[in-house]
Amino acid sequence: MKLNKTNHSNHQKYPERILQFGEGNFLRAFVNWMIDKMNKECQYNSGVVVIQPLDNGLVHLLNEQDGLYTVYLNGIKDGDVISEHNVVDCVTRGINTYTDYEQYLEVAKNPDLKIVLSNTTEAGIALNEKDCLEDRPQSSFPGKLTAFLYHRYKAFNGDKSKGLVFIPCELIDRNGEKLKEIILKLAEIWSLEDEFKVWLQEACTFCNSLVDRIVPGYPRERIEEIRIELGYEDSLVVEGEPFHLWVIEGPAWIKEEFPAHKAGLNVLVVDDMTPYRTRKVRILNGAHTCMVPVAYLYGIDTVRESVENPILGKYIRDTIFEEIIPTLDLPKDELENFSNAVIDRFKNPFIKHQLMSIALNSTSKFETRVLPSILEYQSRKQELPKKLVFSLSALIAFYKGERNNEKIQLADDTDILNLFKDLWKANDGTEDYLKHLVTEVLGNERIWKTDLNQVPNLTEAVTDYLIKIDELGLEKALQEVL
Ligand SMILES: NC(=O)c1ccc[n+]([C@@H]2O[C@H](COP(=O)([O-])OP(=O)(O)OC[C@H]3O[C@@H](n4cnc5c(N)ncnc54)[C@H](O)[C@@H]3O)[C@@H](O)[C@H]2O)c1
Ligand SMILES: O=P(O)(O)OC[C@@H](O)[C@@H](O)[C@H](O)[C@H](O)CO
Repeated sequence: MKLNKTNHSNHQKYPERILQFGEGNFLRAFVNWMIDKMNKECQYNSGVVVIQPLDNGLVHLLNEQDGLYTVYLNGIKDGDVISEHNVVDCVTRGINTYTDYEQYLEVAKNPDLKIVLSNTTEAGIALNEKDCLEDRPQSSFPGKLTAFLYHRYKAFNGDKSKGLVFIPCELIDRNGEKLKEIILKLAEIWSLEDEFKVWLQEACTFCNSLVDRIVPGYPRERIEEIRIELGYEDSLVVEGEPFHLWVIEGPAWIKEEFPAHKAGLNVLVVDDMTPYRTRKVRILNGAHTCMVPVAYLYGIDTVRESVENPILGKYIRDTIFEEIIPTLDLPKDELENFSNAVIDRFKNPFIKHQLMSIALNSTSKFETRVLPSILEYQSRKQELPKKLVFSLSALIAFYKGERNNEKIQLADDTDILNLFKDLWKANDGTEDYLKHLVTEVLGNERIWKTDLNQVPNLTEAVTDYLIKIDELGLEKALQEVL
């Protein structure tokens, strides 16, 4: 039996008040899970129209299931083991703009619409100057959204009460401001009237936001067991941890528009989200990103096995406590509490978080999530943080693309993959060559936005560790750092 509204008895129909770009695992297990809870526990009474931002996607599966799907939350909460699941029913329908563009524009005329959510990965909030108003659809997410907003503006003759609130979830800094900037830029490129720009500025509210929940996604390995437990088939089951935090930087009235606190959700509306973002990106995402090459080359595949391994666990813990925390400005006990909680979350016995899924685009993640800690540590202490530097050497070794004579499925920008491929291909096994390789990588300003060879002693330190990793293997090389 397939999950759909015919066989799901409690299915509700909510008015469409929310437009959502993205149908991915994260949004389904985080924001849609929250809206579902708000509908059921505090009469939020809001449905979500999901827009598929890319040509390929999952909205056909969402529609086949009448927008229904199951969220599993597995982990430890306040010391107790929890494993709960529920059917989320806030999604009213999914629209593929590549096949149903007119239907998409029709949504713009809905007077009830109030909030726009998105998660289109770090790649999604980007300007594509080739997008045009007449395209069906525009290729970029901001392009599609600008066309939508212009139709709304026109449909309501510039009525300011029909403005929208934007809360993007993409993990880029100041996501709402970036989105607004691109929309305004497109309005200019498309020569749209000044009154529309005024409407965007005055009737619409763009919030920045920071999301936090580990969502490994579809539980491929357990799906048969889950199907039997549920008694129905669901192609969109999504698994996440119980922990959730959403920090929204915006005016206090957002709490009335999106009253998540009434459902007991951990959603904070704040004036400045910077400290939360820095803490999360540097500690949680930073630890993920720097553990990937080290633990994977060590021979381990998942986050939990990495933190529970005595050597790697110590490496990860020491990296966070000795090298990341000292670069942050929040009170030490707050940072330590957060870090301990993160380590517990990494140990979640129910979640198999593959290192290789985190490894996607590791170079750009290293630049945004780990490099700032290295540079800040160097600037504060006039010495290099050894374990973070070791991770950089391991990253370079990881991009050789081999583990125990097996190919690593690297996933990154093609230019970056080619850079490493060419550099490793020319390796003649000498220490001089490895120094040259490191110098080339650290000097690549496309990756690092700066020449890292200028950081005192960094080239030498990265080379020394890389030579050790190359000669002794990662396991032995790591023991030397510890
Ligand atoms: N999975 C997690 O634990 C987690 C936690 C917090 C934040 N995130 C963030 O969420 C993002 C998505 O994660 P997910 O697990 O939902 O992935 P997913 O692959 O399930 O979904 C990705 C979504 O992004 C869209 N997308 C991808 N590239 C795009 C582009 N260039 N333009 C427009 N849309 C694009 C896809 O259409 C899809 O809707 C990640 O990049 C990450 O930054 C993930
Ligand atoms: O989702 P990514 O690929 O940008 O990063 C991988 C993980 O670090 C990330 O998904 C975390 O699990 C998440 O940010 C926790 O909130």
